[in-house]
This record gives sequence, structure tokens and C-alpha cells, in this order.
Amino acid sequence: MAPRAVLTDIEGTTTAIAFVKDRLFPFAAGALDGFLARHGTEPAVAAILAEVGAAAPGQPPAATLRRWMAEDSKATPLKALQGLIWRQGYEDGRLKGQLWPDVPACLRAWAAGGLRLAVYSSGSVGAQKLLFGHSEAGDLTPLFEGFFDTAVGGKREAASYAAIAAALALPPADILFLSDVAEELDAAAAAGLGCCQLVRAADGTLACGRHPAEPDFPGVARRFGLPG
Ligand SMILES: CSCCC(=O)C(=O)COP(=O)(O)O
Ligand SMILES: [Mg+2]
Repeated sequence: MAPRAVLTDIEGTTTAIAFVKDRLFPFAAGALDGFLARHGTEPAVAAILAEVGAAAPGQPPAATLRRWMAEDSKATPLKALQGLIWRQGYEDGRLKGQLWPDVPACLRAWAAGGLRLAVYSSGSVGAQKLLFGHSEAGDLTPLFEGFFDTAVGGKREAASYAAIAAALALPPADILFLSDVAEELDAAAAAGLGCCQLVRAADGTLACGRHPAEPDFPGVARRFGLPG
């Protein structure tokens, strides 16, 4: 039976890995010190810095944030702070959310055909909304009914996908999860979701062999009988 909802990853799935690693991450790293100097005492930022401090006691938060950035850590406070830093860039036009050319048309067709759409990324919910809201294809946020980040749990944990299915009030088997990362697909499959790996040649992704694999969203649509 065709899925009733699609849950999609961002980096490596809707969006080039290079955009995240070569544009978004350096933007946040370059703006970090100035952002903390200007906004570090604001309640939202101070709360993030307190979380960073609690995760690495005795270390200056800025140093911990820089170490996490260098490690491509998915630590929730880092992701929250990156989202706050990117906001300025999206709002003044220095950043535009990049999507693979096949993605916007499929998302629109899927939503128009009655599929429910949601995002699950390590990037914060705020960062997800910025990327889709300021995308090169316009504001795509109205297409999505849900945005999930690591507040729901890690992407390699089956419980996270069970929690998302519960939040969407759908049986897990009615949800198709799209990701480039095999371990995320393994976790989603363990929770009972349908899965498809995005194997985008430009990203250098290799098919893991454990899940259906497609090179792009039209391939996903054909394989799973999605509208459009
Ligand atoms: C919301 S765009 C930034 C993505 C990001 O920060 C990241 O770590 C990528 O994670 P994903 O789960 O989308 O692969
Ligand atoms: Mg990914």
C-alpha cells in the first residue's frame, strides 16, 4: 500500500551535502564570535550557552562549540545556535536554502495529492524552517505539517521514529522515511517505517544494500506509487 506520509531528512536527501558543509557550517563558524558578543546575554542564547557549559564543564562555551563544529557533532545546543546564527543570513539574503532541482516539484505534487509531509533533521526546527522558508524555490514551509529535530531523539534511534509516528498520529508503516544515511534508515525500519535511501551521485552516497535506493525524488515517487 502507498504511504500516507513522507518524512524526509535534509542533508544528503533534499539538499546537497556540500551546501551544508561548505556554505552553512562555515557561515555559522565565521559568525560565531560576533554573534555571541552581540547576543550572548539574550535569554534564548544564554540558555543554549548554559547547556553547552553543562555538557563540557570547565571549558569556555565558545571553545566547546568550535570543537563540536570541527567534529560535525549533532549536539542539540550547537544545532540550536547554528539555527539562530543562520537566521540573520537568510533574512538579509546572504543565504538561500538549496534544494536539489527535483525536490520542490515532487514535494508540491505529493502535498497536492494528499500526502502528509514532515521533516526530520539534526538541524534545529528553526533551521529547517529557514532553509525551506527561504529556499531557491520559494517558501515551501506550508507544504509540511511537521518539523522534527533531535529534541525528539537521535536519528539513529528507533524510538525517535516511533515518537514521530505518534506525533503524526499514524501507524509507522504508513510513513515513508527518506534519508541518505544507512544507520538512520535502519533505525526507522526497526520502528516499522517504510524506508528509501537517497543515493545522490553528486553527494558521493553509496547504496547500503539494506533498503530500497533511488537517485532522486521522482525515483522515490515511481517506486512507492506517490502522486505527481
Ligand atoms: C536544517 S539545515 C542544517 C542541517 C544540519 O545542521 C545538519 O547537521 C544536517 O543534518 P541532517 O540530519 O539533515 O543530515
Ligand atoms: Mg542526511
